[in-house]
Amino acid sequence: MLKEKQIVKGNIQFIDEDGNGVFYVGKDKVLVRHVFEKEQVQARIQKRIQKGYVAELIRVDQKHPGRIKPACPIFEKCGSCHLLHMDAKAQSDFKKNQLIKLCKDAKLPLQVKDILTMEEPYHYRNKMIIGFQKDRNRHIQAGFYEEFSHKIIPYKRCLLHPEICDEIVEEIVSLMEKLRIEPYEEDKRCGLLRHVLLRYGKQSGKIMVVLVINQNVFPARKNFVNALLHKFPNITTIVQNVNTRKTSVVLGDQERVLYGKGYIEDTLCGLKYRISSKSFYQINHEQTQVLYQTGIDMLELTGNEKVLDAYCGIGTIGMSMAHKVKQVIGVEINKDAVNDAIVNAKINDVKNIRFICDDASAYMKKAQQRKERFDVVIMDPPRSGSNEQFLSALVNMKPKQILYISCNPITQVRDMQYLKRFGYVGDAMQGVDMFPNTNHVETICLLSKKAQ
Ligand SMILES: C[S@@+](CC[C@H](N)C(=O)[O-])C[C@H]1O[C@@H](n2cnc3c(N)ncnc32)[C@H](O)[C@@H]1O
Repeated sequence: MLKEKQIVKGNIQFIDEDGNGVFYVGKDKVLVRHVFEKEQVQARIQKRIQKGYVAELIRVDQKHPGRIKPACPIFEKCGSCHLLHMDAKAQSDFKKNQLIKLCKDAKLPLQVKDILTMEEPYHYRNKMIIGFQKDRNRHIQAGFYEEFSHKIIPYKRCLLHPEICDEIVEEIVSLMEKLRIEPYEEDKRCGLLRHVLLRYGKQSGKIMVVLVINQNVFPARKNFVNALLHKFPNITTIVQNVNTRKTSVVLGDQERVLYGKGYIEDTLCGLKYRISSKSFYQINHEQTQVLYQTGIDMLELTGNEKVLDAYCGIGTIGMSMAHKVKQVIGVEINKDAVNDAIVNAKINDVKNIRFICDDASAYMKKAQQRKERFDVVIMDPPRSGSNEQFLSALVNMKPKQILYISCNPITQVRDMQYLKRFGYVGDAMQGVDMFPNTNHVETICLLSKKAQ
């Protein structure tokens, strides 16, 4: 058994699915961040979690050639970036190798292609969630949650955020001090401002600010909103969201628009989109265009296809390919996203697309019962992946092509193993780096039914 603060040494055996380097001290498993496979390291034990001992890296004795000095002062503490210690090549090799291992372990004979990377892999996030706390001197700080804890790590500028968004956060902190707006304290369940969510329209430059508060009434509302708008004319809407629950979920159900339309607009792949606070929108604008184009290029389309866009969000994938097919039906569980999608089709005058608000699995079951057929099914589920109800209806529907897009290759591979049992296989897996400097990667696979 290892003790807190004990210094341990080891050779990193592998990097796990959460980006932790793993080594063993006897039978004890030690997890350490910001390392490469095969590096010789020294680390200080911090705490025990279910998977093993979490340790802080204190020294690397044998460095990997791709190791660089992280360009962020809070990299060691903040949980957002995992790979700032790797140069660009090392990052893309790391992500590709993780995918190769995953496919091999799952016995999926897919050729893993080189990751499609970003030239300028910084300031790409278009959605940010910030928490607040008071420091020892009772000054308010904005920050991110530390990994494996509920502690906030203060920050000033983040390499992944658009600069203007961090300037807005800085101004929010100074307004909180000035107007005596207390940050929410999770353990005591008191204070007013829980989080601020910012959405940034990369192409439009428009910004949405969502103030998540812990009660129905926002006392200094008018002064707060006016001061923020005065300083940042790019803010086109401000929304008050009420979340009084004891939960780590950021947004509550109730919303009130304090300024503007309650949504922002942006342009993606040449089409205009309206995006509400609760709707999903891919966080990396530039790479989303790469992802969608890659998907469209993988499909063999004749113009006569009936396409299902399952887990469609605000309709962006289906809309991007609607002009190449006969008809698209989008299915999405979030009603705000579906409302956005319906408006988005109208704004862009896309007439051959329809959206249905339903659980994708329930929709598939009903579609199967009425013997509805689709030539192409695009599926882009959340990180948890799809489920057996969806997948079994899918194989019974016998689409010619399934385009599976995922932000979590682990669940994607699991689902593709299921589909393989029913003859649906692919040739290649394409990774698109939607999340540079983190250990996440988006993947895309085209599956079709093998003649049996
Ligand atoms: C990864 S996002 C993909 C959205 C969209 N395809 C895009 O590229 O922007 C997954 C979407 O699935 C939706 N979703 C989650 N669970 C669902 C379910 N059971 N049925 C239908 N949609 C679901 C989420 O609300 C979210 O919009």
